[in-house]
Amino acid sequence: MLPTEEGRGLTKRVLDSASLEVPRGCLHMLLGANGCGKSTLLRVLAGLFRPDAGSVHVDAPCGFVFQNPDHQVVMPTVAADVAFGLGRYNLSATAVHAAVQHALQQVGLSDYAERPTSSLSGGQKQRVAIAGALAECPRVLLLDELTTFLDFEDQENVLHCVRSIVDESRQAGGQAATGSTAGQGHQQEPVVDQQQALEGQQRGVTALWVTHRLEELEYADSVSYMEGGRIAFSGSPDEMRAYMRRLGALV
Ligand SMILES: Nc1ncnc2c1ncn2[C@@H]1O[C@H](COP(=O)(O)OP(=O)(O)OP(=O)(O)O)[C@@H](O)[C@H]1O
Repeated sequence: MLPTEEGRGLTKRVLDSASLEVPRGCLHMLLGANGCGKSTLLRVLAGLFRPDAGSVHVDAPCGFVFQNPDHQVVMPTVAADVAFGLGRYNLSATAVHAAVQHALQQVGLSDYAERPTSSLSGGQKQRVAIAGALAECPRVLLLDELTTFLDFEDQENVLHCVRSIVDESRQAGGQAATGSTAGQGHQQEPVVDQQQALEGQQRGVTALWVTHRLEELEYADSVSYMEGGRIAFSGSPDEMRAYMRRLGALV
């Protein structure tokens, strides 16, 4: 992939032959130093940036959660915020309510539906943002440094929450779903339907978690290391720790 970004008349190559394959139904972490292109790669996968060469195959729909929850959680109450993205589908109020409740249950915030979003901690807001993505029954969650602004307890809660989402969707039949054909390009067909929302079904979810914190690896199934716009290494968490030690990191 060779996406470029334009600003003030300049064109810059951010990704260079970045090749990443993520197994369906797993929590894959993407590590790398500041500025190596992690967020840009996520945006390419989400269809927010178009690469000028290469191809992208992502199961649809995919949900994106940003680093700063204050940029994503904007509605006055938790339930209204989680329901926000569902406004583009033709769902009954009953179906929206069921989808919101199910998403809140997945992130451990079932009792928070009527809470003002302004009263939440950073980690709770981040989980509301994840619930908003989950309400649309994504196949892929693209998660961009969600723990950056959180204290240690909230970091653990958010990591645990994402780990549980992947595990539970796998147990709920996600393995079978992962065998289906990958979506081509960025076709984001609206797949939320009333029946699915009412039944609270969640198909297999693949999570791609961007971080630069090595300690978060313990939550990962697999991991890649990015350097200078390309994927330099992919493997298991243990293989990644060994790779990082060879690079001189204290892990
Ligand atoms: N909108 C933009 N316009 C111009 N350059 C950009 C833009 N967004 C990112 N860049 C540049 O692209 C490069 C990669 O940025 P990116 O945010 O993808 O890196 P990153 O690995 O996610 O870094 P970090 O860990 O600091 O978030 C950086 O040099 C950055 O300055």
